[in-house]
Amino acid sequence: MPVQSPTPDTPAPGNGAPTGGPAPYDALLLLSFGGPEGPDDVVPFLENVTRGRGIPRERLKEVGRHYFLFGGVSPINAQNRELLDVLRKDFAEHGLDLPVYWGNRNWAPYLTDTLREISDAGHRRVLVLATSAYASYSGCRQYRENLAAALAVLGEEGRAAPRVDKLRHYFNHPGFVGPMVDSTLAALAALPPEVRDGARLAFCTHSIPTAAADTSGPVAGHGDGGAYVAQHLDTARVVAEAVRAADGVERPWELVYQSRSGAPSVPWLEPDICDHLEQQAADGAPAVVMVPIGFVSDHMEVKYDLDTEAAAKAAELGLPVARAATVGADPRFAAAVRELVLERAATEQGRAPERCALGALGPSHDVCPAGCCPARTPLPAAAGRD
Ligand SMILES: CC1=C(CCC(=O)O)c2cc3nc(cc4[nH]c(cc5[nH]c(cc1n2)c(C)c5CCC(=O)O)c(CCC(=O)O)c4C)C(CCC(=O)O)=C3C
Ligand SMILES: [Fe+2]
Repeated sequence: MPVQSPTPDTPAPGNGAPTGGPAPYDALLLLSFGGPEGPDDVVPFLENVTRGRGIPRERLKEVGRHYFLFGGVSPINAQNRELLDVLRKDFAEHGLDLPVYWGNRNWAPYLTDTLREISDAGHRRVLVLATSAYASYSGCRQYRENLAAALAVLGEEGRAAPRVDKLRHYFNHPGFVGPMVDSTLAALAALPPEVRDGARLAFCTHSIPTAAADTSGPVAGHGDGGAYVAQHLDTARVVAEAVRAADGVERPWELVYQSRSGAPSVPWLEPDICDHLEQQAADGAPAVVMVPIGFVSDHMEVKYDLDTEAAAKAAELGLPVARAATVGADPRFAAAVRELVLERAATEQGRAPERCALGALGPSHDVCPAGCCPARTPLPAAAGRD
């Protein structure tokens, strides 16, 4: 059943959007994780990702195996190319004159190369869309650190380094939540009819060290798990309520984690999805729908950790499962990005645009405050107060 808007009193993307041009911005940069495009890329990619991060050798071998199972190709690059296409199409259809570039943190096209291109094209104010919707060191500050490092390289080369700003976190934007509601309903519809109403919802996201979660975002008022957990719980609640409103069935739901790495002695967010599935089977749950709200596209963490590993666990348990699609290149997400661009441009112009958000937390900050999502070892970061 299609859902136009997750809650009836909230305008769908497209209504009430700020109008006007994108000034002062002259380019949008899609900034993503990057992934290998063939078997020879896998090891150098993993070296890029894990440089200085203390990930055990065994874990790296294991993750390399995940990529090799898929021919050494991560799905993430094709998904970003699709997103670029829908963004450019949406902007063109709505008369938004803003070139869209793409750069990655860990694989080609590399962020530094893209920023060179942006600089050489004469662009001086760039807005950044990261393919990560929530606050955390890994999902926000690390992107900002990589931006600062790339801009520093441009400076050393004598190029003009553009000023970069980052779009606010969009985890609670209707254009992010709406597609997840529809995909959850589609996943429910894919379950055998006799277990559909009894199915439980497992909202999945990347586990991170509890110490990183506790200090994520502007910490004030969030308690254990910081902004990272609070934001995910907010999105999960909105999706669960919209699904109930759409099909009239109240289903138990929980926020669970996946893709843990790092040393076993370091506490990370739990429960893990596989342990959760075991628990659900033991509780007599008739079925589980996995809803990966933590991710923007069906990349490797979704294709391997959920569709391969967690699905195998469920099969072993005899527990029917289905997995909801991520937003990917949904046109509603592209429209949301356009709205966020115009909203931020309006703010920079000194106006006070409407700032669309669902849930209880309200729209996120535009500029990360000092100390937001601190690193273990402080490094320069762009697009924030520090
Ligand atoms: C919060 C978060 C997101 C979501 C936000 C966002 O999207 O940014 C995310 C996304 C992703 N993570 C990805 C891949 C990897 N992440 C790793 C390692 C780590 N991730 C972490 C966190 C996150 N990761 C953390 C705390 C580590 C430990 C090391 C460290 O402290 O830095 C490793 C090393 C091996 C391992 O340990 O698993 C790999 C290969 C890919 C690409 C998938 C593809 O190829 O399709 C994507 C989208
Ligand atoms: Fe990761």
